[in-house]
Amino acid sequence: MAAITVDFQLCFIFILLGIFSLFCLSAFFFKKPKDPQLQGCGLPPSPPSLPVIGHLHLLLSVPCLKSFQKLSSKYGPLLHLRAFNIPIVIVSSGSMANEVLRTQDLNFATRQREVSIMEKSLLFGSFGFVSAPYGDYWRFMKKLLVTNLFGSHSLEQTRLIREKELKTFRTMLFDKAAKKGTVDVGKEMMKLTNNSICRMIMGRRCSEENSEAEKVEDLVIKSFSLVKKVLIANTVGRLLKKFGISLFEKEIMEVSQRYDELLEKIIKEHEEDPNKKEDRDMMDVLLEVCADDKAEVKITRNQIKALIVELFLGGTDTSAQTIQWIMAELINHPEILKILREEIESVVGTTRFIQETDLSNLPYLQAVMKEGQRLHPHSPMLVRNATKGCKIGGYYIPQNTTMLINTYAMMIDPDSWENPDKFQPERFMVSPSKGKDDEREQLALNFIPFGSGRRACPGEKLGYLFTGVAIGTMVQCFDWIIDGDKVNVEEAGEMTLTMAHPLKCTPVTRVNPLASFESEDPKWLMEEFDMYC
Ligand code: HEM
Repeated sequence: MAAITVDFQLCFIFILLGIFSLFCLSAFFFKKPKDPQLQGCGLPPSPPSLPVIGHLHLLLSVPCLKSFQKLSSKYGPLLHLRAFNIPIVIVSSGSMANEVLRTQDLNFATRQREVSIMEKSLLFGSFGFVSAPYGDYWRFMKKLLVTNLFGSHSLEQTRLIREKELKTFRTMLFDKAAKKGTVDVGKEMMKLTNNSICRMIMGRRCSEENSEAEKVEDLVIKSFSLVKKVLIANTVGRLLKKFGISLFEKEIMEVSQRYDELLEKIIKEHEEDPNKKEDRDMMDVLLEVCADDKAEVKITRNQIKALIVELFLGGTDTSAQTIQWIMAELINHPEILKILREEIESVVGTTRFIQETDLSNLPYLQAVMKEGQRLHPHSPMLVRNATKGCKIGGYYIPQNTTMLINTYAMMIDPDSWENPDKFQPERFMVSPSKGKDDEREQLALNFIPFGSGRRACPGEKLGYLFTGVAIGTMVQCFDWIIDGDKVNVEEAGEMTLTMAHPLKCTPVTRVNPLASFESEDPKWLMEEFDMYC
């Protein structure tokens, strides 16, 4: 009986392979470009492929970043792969990425080749802003986001929210230090960024009683673990669906459902008790547009929910992981930690805590943040789609090619960076006005941890604020003790780069600007200070 089952399975697989072969035959003869300027250009170099599946095995390989980097060093900065009959190009040099993201930005301003396969999902589905094609909806939402959340004016208006959350974080660290407790840096950073973003966009913290913070954190982590699966599902899923195979749909819809329940509750609370005009938050603005029949672009409740999910994803794990990597490097490089601490002490002193407004006066801290992101970019692979067939680096890129821009490879490319594997913040101490032209150009070309072009990260400034004050606080106020001599900086993850061994360390208080006031303990002074901190 068992043997018969196996035979049926084999038959089924052979039939499937046969049908796929037909697709692949057509793939062999890619449609020739009609544009005379593109005729005569060949496709970028390609490694040997397997029958039927093409290079799918390479795309599924773990860790794919390293294997792409190896292939690119052999075949060049543009690498042509195919998954069944779907063309994919891996870009791994600054100059090629510049052509895609800047020179031909408009042609590559959409991420997905077609509407997401998980149409109804709030996560990576068709309601999203991140997955939206470049067009009226995306432009309208981007304007809304810049005006109400990411612009300098909005960031100034929400500064107190972030300062309060930073204070909670600092208090937790002093408390841990007093009790000689260990801090799970990534986890605490998720709490800090999560609560700050929740309050910035919805005017509320994630409540601790209902363990909402944990729910959101858990969802964010689960969502990032699905990124590669979604990319594969969106690239080849439609083809497989024709044969009744749905890739990862159940997993993704389950997470979407959990987000939906959480957000529906929050939206209802906003609808029942909207904020006054002067206290409006991002959620109030979105609900107002949703209810406005005359709005320039009509947005739906699901689009609001999907955007909030994307802001949780875009803003929490990105900053939390970045901070964790930078702290790990600083602990492993005490000489750099010392220089940074001296800079903070000379600018901020020891009688007050570092705050956001100090960051522009701390060039070495900025260089440390950049160097951390160069070595450990949170999103090492940017995704774009060729809306039209075009020419890049002298090669033909067919319409609807999925472009994967390997920023990880670019930012450790030995042709562009001296000692690329070393943590050396000094390389970023080139003043934009004084540095040599070619040095500045090289940095701009090869350093893109926030992406580039129209679809670059709109939260870059906010990300720098989160990262800067968190690192600044940990360096200004504490020494850090780890188990062993060095932090293990082994990498894990693929579409997002995480620490294989999350950073756990024990703070030892070295400076507490509040301590001198606390010893005098005049109540009025403490209240004053509390307001200020
Ligand atoms: C250190 C922190 C951060 C890093 C490293 C980071 C990185 C990135 C990267 C690499 C992209 C893709 C860009 C591209 O395709 O060219 C991106 C897009 C995006 N990020 Fe960030 N980000 C950070 C912080 C934030 C924050 C704080 C938010 C919001 C709360 C945010 C929201 C977004 C959104 C909405 C997009 C999609 C933009 C679009 O499709 O037009 N990010 N981010």
